[in-house]
Amino acid sequence: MAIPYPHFIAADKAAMETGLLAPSSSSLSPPTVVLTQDELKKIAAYKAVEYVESGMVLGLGTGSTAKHAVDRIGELLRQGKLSNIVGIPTSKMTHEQAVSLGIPLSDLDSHPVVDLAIDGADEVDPDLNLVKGRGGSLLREKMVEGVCKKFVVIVDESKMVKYIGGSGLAMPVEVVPFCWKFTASRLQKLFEEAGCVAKLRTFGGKDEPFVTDNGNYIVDLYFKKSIGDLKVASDAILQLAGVVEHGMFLDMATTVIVAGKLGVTVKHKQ
Ligand SMILES: O=C(CO)[C@H](O)[C@H](O)COP(=O)(O)O
Repeated sequence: MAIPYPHFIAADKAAMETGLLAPSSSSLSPPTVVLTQDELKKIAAYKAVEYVESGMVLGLGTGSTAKHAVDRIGELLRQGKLSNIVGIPTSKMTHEQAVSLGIPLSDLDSHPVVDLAIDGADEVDPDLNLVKGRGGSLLREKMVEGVCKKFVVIVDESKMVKYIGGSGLAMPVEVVPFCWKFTASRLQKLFEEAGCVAKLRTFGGKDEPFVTDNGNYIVDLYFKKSIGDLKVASDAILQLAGVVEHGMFLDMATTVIVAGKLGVTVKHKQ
């Protein structure tokens, strides 16, 4: 869906570097442009890559927004503007993308200290808590992004919510396949008061379960109301045997870059 972007100032460096806007000769006549959601994602991603320095160990996120950041890192490496980067991909898909771009890769076993991770999110609340994992990579993302020194989240403004679960869309939970229906019903029961509905994620609209890179299933939780204290909710989910990890990323983001109608906003964790 195209998003009107009439007030964008052409001098914005990030927008120009993405190639989406040309520099304007006059600040009195900013261009009237319509940027798609994907173009907004690209602007946020390019802005985030400005935090990358040569020699860093980088967590490489997963999804359509993170893909732009990985592309950009590959481009800067190719141009010799970055060097000695080591990437730790958060999914098989990102691994393949990074290999195709010639980004040197490693893992947490060899590089347990991660300088910076850049990734998208499905929801961002006013305290910069996140929902992640609608792309199915939440476990590896949480492992990598949970140990990085700086975690930069990149989103278009549609991802901003008043409270976690507030989009009415899925809050993913990775579960082991063994007796997943039992685990799903326990998850649903846990959030009965919030009107929770738990659904197994299927693959390509068929009845086949979606299988994560770790061989697990995803149960998506849909809420009608706020689930209350997020830390309490997180602990309760993780206490259920059969649950591997959930998609709430609490107190992890250090910076969130939001590309929206009025330009790019950079929010830092207080
Ligand atoms: O958490 C994720 C994958 O597990 C993604 O970062 C999240 O789903 C956002 O995806 P996109 O950038 O495609 O909107």
